[in-house]
Amino acid sequence: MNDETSWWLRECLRADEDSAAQARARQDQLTKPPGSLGRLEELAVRLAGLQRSQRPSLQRVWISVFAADHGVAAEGVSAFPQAVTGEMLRNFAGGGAAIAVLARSLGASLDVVNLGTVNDPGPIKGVHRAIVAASTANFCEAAAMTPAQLRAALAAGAASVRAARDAGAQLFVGGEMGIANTTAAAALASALLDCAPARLAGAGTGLDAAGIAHKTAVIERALALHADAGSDWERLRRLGGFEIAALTGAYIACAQVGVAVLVDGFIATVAALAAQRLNPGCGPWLLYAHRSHERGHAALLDALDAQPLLDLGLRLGEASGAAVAVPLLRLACELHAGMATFAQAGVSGANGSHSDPAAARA
Ligand SMILES: O=C(O)c1ccc[n+]([C@@H]2O[C@H](COP(=O)([O-])O)[C@@H](O)[C@H]2O)c1
Ligand SMILES: Cc1cc2nc[nH]c2cc1C
Repeated sequence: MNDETSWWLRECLRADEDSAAQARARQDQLTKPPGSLGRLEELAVRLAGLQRSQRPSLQRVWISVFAADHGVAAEGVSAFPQAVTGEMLRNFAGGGAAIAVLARSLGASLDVVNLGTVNDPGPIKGVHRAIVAASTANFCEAAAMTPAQLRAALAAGAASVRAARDAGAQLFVGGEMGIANTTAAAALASALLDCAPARLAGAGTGLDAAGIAHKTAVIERALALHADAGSDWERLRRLGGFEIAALTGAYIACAQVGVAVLVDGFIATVAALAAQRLNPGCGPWLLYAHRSHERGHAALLDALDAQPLLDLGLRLGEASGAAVAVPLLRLACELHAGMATFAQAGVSGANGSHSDPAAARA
């Protein structure tokens, strides 16, 4: 691999410590007992550092949903047929999918990317085609992706981030759609964390206990086949999927160009883990939106030392959990920017000190 093809190894930007320190100081001057807005304060301070601004803002939110099919679907690991991945593309573009409703409500840009679906709907207005192949290979029999396919999928994620940045996005939200991708995500996370698949394999779209046991056995077979994978890049190539790799590439690219990220559910979090393994500098750019109902997500978040914002029992994917958390982040920014300081409002501080509002305005 030369420098051009391994762009994902390039250095990530760092949060701006001055902006974060100034935001912290401002929080402590706002008319509330210091710390009383809890994690909303921390979020505003963190976003200040990431946006290099004392007054972070989330008016311009960009959502990319990456869709792709998985060869391992042939093992009967999902409650739904593979055709749904392609069918949902039309629903994303047509405005009827959950993420389409949420994006409209948030006033967010929605970028839908078809990376390869067996039931390919062809060109659809509002769906960007970045076809890698109709599907990954069944990783119980072979590597899911060729090296060129993995590079193409990573690059597709980075291309969405370039479009987001060019549109002035202040937050990147990544989502995925792919029947059987909880099997790929659980297999990849098991390999990356050296963790038993039984801890990470869950119901996905709705398997029963017998279905989950079968899915676990399928992952165990795949892990045995790919036990000789010698690097995390190789684990991603052999066990991942096009949409998982696109999210991985997108998260790294966000950290390289300086756009904060809100990570969605189980599959997106596995992509975030892969991104940090490929380029550890991207970690500080990733905020975690919610704890999915999918078994294994809690363990994964613990392994990443991530504290998600919400726990609503969601397990849809599509970036829906992250979209639901955006208003919370917006409120954190609005409180930070809009509240009066003790001096401005003439309210006494903690030690009884009283400020003159006229002097504060001067
Ligand atoms: O985001 C999550 O936590 C999540 C948990 C369970 C299922 N999903 C979605 O369901 C699909 C994968 O489920 P499955 O059962 O086909 O592996 C895929 O399109 C995901 O977006 C998503
Ligand atoms: C209908 C449907 C919608 C989805 N959105 C994300 N994953 C999904 C899986 C199914 C089955």
